[in-house]
Amino acid sequence: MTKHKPTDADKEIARCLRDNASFRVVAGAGAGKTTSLVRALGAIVELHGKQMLRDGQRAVCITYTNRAADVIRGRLRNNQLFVVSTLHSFVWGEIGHFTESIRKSLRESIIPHHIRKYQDDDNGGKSKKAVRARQQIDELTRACEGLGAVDGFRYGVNNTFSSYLEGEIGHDDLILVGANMVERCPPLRRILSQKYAYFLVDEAQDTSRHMIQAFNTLAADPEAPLVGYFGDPMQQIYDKGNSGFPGPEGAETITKRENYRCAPQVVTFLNAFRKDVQQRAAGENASVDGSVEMMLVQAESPEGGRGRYSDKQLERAQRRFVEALRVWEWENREGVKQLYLVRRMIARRLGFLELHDLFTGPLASQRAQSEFESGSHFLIKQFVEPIVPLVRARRDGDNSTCMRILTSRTSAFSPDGVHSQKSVGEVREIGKRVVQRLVELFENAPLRDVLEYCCKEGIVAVSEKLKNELVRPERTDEYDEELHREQKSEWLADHFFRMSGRQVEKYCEFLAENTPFSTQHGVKGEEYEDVVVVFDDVEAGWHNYSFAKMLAPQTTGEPRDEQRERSRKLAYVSFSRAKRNLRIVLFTQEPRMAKQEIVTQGLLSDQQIRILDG
Ligand SMILES: Nc1ncnc2c1ncn2[C@@H]1O[C@H](COP(=O)(O)OP(=O)(O)OP(=O)(O)O)[C@@H](O)[C@H]1O
Repeated sequence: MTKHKPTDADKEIARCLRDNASFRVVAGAGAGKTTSLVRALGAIVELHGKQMLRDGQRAVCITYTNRAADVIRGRLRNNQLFVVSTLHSFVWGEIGHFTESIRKSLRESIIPHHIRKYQDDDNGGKSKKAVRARQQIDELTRACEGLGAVDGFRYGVNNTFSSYLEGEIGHDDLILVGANMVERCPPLRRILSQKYAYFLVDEAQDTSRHMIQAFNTLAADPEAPLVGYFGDPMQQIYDKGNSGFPGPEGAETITKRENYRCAPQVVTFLNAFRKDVQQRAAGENASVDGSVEMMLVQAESPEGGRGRYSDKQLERAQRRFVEALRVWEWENREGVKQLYLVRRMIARRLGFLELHDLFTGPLASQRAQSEFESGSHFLIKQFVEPIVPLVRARRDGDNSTCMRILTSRTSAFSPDGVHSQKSVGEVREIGKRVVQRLVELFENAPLRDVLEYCCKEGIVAVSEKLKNELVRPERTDEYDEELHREQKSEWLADHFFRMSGRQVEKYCEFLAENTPFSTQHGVKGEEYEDVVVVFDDVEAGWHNYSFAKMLAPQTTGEPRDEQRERSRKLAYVSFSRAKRNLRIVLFTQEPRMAKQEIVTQGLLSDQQIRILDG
């Protein structure tokens, strides 16, 4: 199940499992928490597997992402004793069919809770915030009153926000409803306790505090399941988490001091950055020769208004970054992962800034933005699959992949599609011709023409929504927030239809993780040989964070407390992804003073820091 020898922590976990005691494993980055979790699941089978089979019980393993769930399922060889799932899928699987309880929870707890929050924002005045709060309160009150007419509820997998009257529950509400039902419904707790003997939760520091509380309530009942949390308070990078993740009463805390991921040079830096946990390089990584270096780049004073860089300055900052890579001789190095705070920085570098700005700007609702981020927006999803993969396969001259995509992902070429009565040779010829024309349009025509062609040839399944946008007359009047708020999606669609394929192609590459770029939040739980972490507070423009202030407060100014905490945690997560070599690029207005301050703090030595002057 895992190839590694059990550590002291693994033995303590096995003891807890034998003694039926809940526990929390707390350890720094690369300590092998996920590995210990997989080993704990193995110990559960060994110790209690037979009894669980007899009692029809299973063990639940909650992961933070679908990808992590896949990795763990693979390592467990899909053993049926385990349910490995993200929190959202698990919760929906358990509560989704209790329509009346969901309705009650929404009506009595969740929606009133949201209303109270907006009431705090409403000071009765005319500020944007107060006006918006009142609109939201009205909307939520209407939703609460109309809930009785909703037939059933579904989970909007790709939506952060709920549409109550359409029966759709978004991500955030799903967890609130689930936790609320566990807390308030003893019968649900009894059902869960009968079905599941163990709940192991990975990345517990970023698991909703409401859900951790609910698991603890569950574990306090008689005949309760055992809970085990695995996490690191310093790696809590989402505000909804619970950095301390307290266990149920009497839970044991198990700590790990090893770091099995990073080269000793990286571990030394992590220990200097974070004093509460002192790790040692403990596995094969202990003999790896790695390095940590920082480049302090002279930043320009922003000239773009509202504290932002102008376009010219952005170009220059990008060139400076490339110079920094050149100094390290990393310019053409393969496989380096570059980590940025915000997607916009990546969109600019990859070439889909216009698309990014459209879907995060005034024409996009919050829902449109979150669907854009997941690739599920109705305007974009057909590009993610199948259009861009088809275009790329054709360009690579890979006809068999083209045919595979056509036959498996499009209606026209499916076994019961319009070409089903034709011979294999004929279908292949049609496929070739259609994809060739698609590539020509994709490269030269606006996206509207590409979509219309794909609809005509049956390459994409046309939703009513998409059809409506394509057939209505184009909006020619200028968008006015006051007049057109309700129809703003039409301006969004028209702008999108005028764009070029290149924007969408780059976006799809990023979504498919086929680029060296990632957001710093996006690399949680991952590891890479060589990592460059890029900090430019001005370009990022996200005031929740200030890395220059966090790293050199005397030079740059003291950050606000939450700014310091958020920046520290995200920086720690980013730094600790590097297995061998870590490079940090920090844009600062005072590189010399910052260097002095960083060296004085003992974070890095004089030799590890270079300055790139303007
Ligand atoms: N006991 C061990 N011996 C050797 N290597 C190990 C051991 N445990 C884990 N590893 C390796 O160390 C690396 C980090 O492990 P893992 O991802 O489980 O750590 P983690 O604590 O979950 O990290 P993080 O919190 O930083 O995401 C992986 O490459 C894993 O294969």
